[in-house]
Amino acid sequence: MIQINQLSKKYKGAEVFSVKDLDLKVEKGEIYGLLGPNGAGKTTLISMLTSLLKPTSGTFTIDDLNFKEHKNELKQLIGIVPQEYALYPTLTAYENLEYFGSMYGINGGALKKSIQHHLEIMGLSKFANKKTATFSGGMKRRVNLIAGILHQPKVLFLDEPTVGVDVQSKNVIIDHLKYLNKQGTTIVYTSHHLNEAEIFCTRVAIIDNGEIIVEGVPSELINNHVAANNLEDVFLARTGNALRDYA
Ligand SMILES: Nc1ncnc2c1ncn2[C@@H]1O[C@H](COP(=O)(O)OP(=O)(O)OP(=O)(O)O)[C@@H](O)[C@H]1O
Repeated sequence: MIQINQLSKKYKGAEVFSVKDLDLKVEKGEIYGLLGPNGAGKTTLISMLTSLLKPTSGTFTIDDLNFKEHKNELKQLIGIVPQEYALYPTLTAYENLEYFGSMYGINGGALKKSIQHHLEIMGLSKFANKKTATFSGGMKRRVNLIAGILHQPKVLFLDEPTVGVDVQSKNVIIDHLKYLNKQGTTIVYTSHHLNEAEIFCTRVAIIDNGEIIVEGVPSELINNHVAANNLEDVFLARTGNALRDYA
């Protein structure tokens, strides 16, 4: 479904590559986790795959469509759930979703139905007509997610969709992603929640300094690593204990 070849990104003025010669293949129907310490390059990678950022070099295809030649088709094919809230605080949840739906080309009855369906599943129906400025972090994350899936994308990219939310919201979000995956959506997501990724993902890549350092099925990575009881043990063994502060 996704084929990445030698993808690199060096930001203007930067001395090092944020993503370096990265090769990766994600199969149709997978839930693929991009894991790594702060500054590893996860957001940079997702931003390139969603055409928000231009690669310095390398190529990728999604559903056999090349990112350069089929930019517009790709926009329809994918859904994006960014790390920062994309919502307009002075608009209601419903108005926000109407706006995002129309950007993806859905309108009228189909849009209304899709918005109501997702608000219901995400437990937000009764807040549909409230301004999102008044929402809790967990509620904003849920609306943010709906904004990226109204058009039923074949591939969904999410950048830390469960960051800063309570356990209840996290469970609703993860359950909904599992449901979408069962309906046929391939999912690529970044997370710092290794316990979550261990259970949720079909495969994960641990990225550090812009490169994949280990990749595979979570249970196999754990079994293959001496003294690792869980994915966090594998993660720390491969990325070390040093802090990754940057500014
Ligand atoms: N717009 C930018 N200009 C210059 N450098 C940037 C820019 N955005 C990110 N970087 C650098 O690229 C590297 C990778 O950053 P990126 O945000 O992709 O990492 P990340 O894995 O998503 O981190 P986090 O877990 O903190 O979100 C970092 O060194 C960061 O400082």
